[in-house]
Order: sequence, then structure tokens, then C-alpha cells
Amino acid sequence: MTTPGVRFGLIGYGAWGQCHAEAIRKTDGAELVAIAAKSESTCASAREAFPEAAVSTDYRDLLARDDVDIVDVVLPSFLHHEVASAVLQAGKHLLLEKPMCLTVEQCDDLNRQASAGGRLLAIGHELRLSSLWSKVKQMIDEGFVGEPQYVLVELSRNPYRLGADGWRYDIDRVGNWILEEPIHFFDFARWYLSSAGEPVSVFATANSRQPNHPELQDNFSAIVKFNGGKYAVVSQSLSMFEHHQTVKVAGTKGSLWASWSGAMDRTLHPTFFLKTSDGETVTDIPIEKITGEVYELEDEMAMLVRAVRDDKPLMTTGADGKWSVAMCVAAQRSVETGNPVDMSEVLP
Ligand SMILES: NC(=O)C1=CN([C@@H]2O[C@H](COP(=O)(O)OP(=O)(O)OC[C@H]3O[C@@H](n4cnc5c(N)ncnc54)[C@H](OP(=O)(O)O)[C@@H]3O)[C@@H](O)[C@H]2O)C=CC1
Ligand SMILES: O=C1CO[C@H](CO)[C@@H](O)[C@@H]1O
Repeated sequence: MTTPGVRFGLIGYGAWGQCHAEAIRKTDGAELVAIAAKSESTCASAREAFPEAAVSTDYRDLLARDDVDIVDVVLPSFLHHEVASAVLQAGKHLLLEKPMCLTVEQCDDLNRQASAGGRLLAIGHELRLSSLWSKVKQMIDEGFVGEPQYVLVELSRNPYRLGADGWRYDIDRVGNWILEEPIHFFDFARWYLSSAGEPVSVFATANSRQPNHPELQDNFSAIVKFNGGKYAVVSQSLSMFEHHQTVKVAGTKGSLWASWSGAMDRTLHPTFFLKTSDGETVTDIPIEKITGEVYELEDEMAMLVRAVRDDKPLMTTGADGKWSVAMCVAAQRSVETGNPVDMSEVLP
């Protein structure tokens, strides 16, 4: 007897939603049964690529179906809370892209709804599933660096894409640009420094190269403080070229340096490495499995199949999603005030 597949509905079929659809298609035990997008033209593309799926311009059609177990929401960020609430109210499990929501209160609300309804809530911090970035975590947890004291997460890249109807360049619909991508790096800071407890404060600065749009900040840097004087630096520039991401970890006994480069974030042909030092010898650590956000999506879908079907744990929960949003909110407040912001100020 074959095990029944986990049936996915997908809301949003833009640049990233299409990658989600392909990842679901490639995942053993997953089936894409329905897709929703806003425009007729996007729906026509979805029908052509996935003729077996039901496609609609109204996401409520998808939520009304009995044959959808889990809904994958890949929408412009200002729609996350409204649509995710509708998903949970329809009794479906939920995979919600980052940023979980635009405010901490909205994140709390979704976490409450998911737990009241006994539904799974996973957030799209898929970089945690990378063979490269998770190897860094594994080596920290195994004690290679001793006590981790300093973490740097840095990205230099091309400017953001506009997004459908230009939502990514509209502050009301994107929230802010910290929520757009540095949010992944705040998630890393908290993950890599988990031995120091939860983050204590954030101090950040940013600037824009567009005089008419100071709110769209191309260059952004933050220091996240943890207990015991441990801290992380998160830094991103959108005024650079290609896509180059670095993680460095320094501890009491050793250090790690991981790097990922590609022509763009979604490239299938990246270069990457991990080097370590125990204070004397520098070693190249082999990373056998290819890594990149498109590859990590496949691991994310496999994680959800195991969670829905076999009750296995999620690596990226609603609690993680809320903390990431909270750090971004604190960072934005710090940029605006010029002062460090204690996490207690943004967590109700
Ligand atoms: N975890 C990660 O690494 C990444 C996460 N993201 C996140 O994913 C989300 C989507 O980003 P991206 O794909 O780049 O955005 P796009 O603008 O490329 O796509 C948005 C999609 O949402 C659809 N849409 C908009 N409004 C509605 C609606 N009311 N009902 C149904 N569909 C609607 C659009 O439809 P139409 O095409 O018809 O206009 C479009 O298909 C964002 O939250 C972003 O932050 C993005 C990239 C990577
Ligand atoms: O990881 C990412 C890559 O870049 C996108 C924007 O272009 C972000 O939305 C996203 O979170």
C-alpha cells in the first residue's frame, strides 16, 4: 500500500512562488493540487506549467477545497497576516514566507490561531536547511569554536526586484527593507548564538542612495547584543553586484568562515566554501550537497511532508518567525531614533 501524499495549495505564483511550485513538484510525497494568483495572465502561466492543478484568481477557492492539507503562502509581505489568518481559519496547515508578518502583534496573532486550531505553522527561513549554513550551526553546537562570542552575517548584492505591481519598492506594502532580506541574517544571529539565550538589544544604522526615497535603505548594518557580551553583526548592501554572502564565527577556541557566491540569489550554479581554524591549522571543510535558496526550498518541502505526515518537528517555526520580525522592528526603530533598542521594547 502506498502512503498518501501531502496535498499542497500555493497562494502566490510570482518569482519566488514559481520556485516553490517547482520544489513541491520535485518533493517525494508532495502533490501540488491548487494554485492562486492575482492576475489572469499569471494564472494562465500556472495552468500551463501545472495542468493537473486547479488555478484561481481567488485564493478563497483554494481554501474551500477538501483536498488541500497545507497551504504555502508566497505573497507580497503586506498580505501575509490577512491571508495566513484565512488559511488557519480554514483548518489548513501553513507554510508562510518570511517576513512572517509586518508587526510582532500580527505574528502573535498567527501563533495563537495555529496553536488554538492545532495546525502546523512553518516560516520560510529556508537558509537554516542549507548544507553550508547548517554545517556552521552543527560545528558551533559540537563545540568546535568553544564559546561563540562573535558572529558576522554579511551580504553584498544587486538591488531588489520590484515585485508584482512594484510592491517591494512601496514602504506600505514591503514594511521596510530590513524585513525583506536582513531578516534571514537576524534569524542566523539568534540561531548561531542560541547558547547565549535570546537577543537583548539591537543597534542599527542605514542609508539610502535614492534622495527621494530615504525610507528605502540600500545599506544597512546592525549589532545584536546577547547575554555575556556576545554579539552579532548583520550587514547588507543592495548597492553592490551579484550575490555574495559571508558568515564568520569567532569563539574562545576556534573560528569558522563560510561563504556563498552566485550571479543572483536564485542561481543554480553557486560557489561556496567553509574554512575553519583551531588557532593553529586552517582546514577546508567539504560541503558535499549543493546549497542555495532554490535548493533549500526542496528541503523545506520535504521537512513539511515529514511534519504533516509523520509528525516530525519543524526547523523554522512561528516562534522563530516572530523573533526575526521583532529583531527587524527593533532595528528599524534604532535606525529612526539613533539609539539602541532593547528587545523588551518591541516584545509585548
Ligand atoms: N525565503 C526567501 O528566501 C524568499 C522569500 N521571499 C518572500 O516571498 C514573498 C513573495 O515574493 P516574490 O515571489 O518575490 O513576489 P512577486 O511580486 O514576484 O510575486 C507575488 C505573487 O503574489 C501574487 N498576488 C498578489 N496579490 C495576490 C492576491 N490577493 N491573491 C493571490 N495572489 C496574489 C501575485 O500575483 P500576480 O502575478 O497575478 O500579480 C504574484 O504571483 C515575499 O513575502 C518575499 O519576501 C521572496 C524571495 C525569497
Ligand atoms: O532571500 C531573499 C532573496 O531576495 C529577495 C528579494 O530580492 C528577498 O525577498 C528574499 O528574502
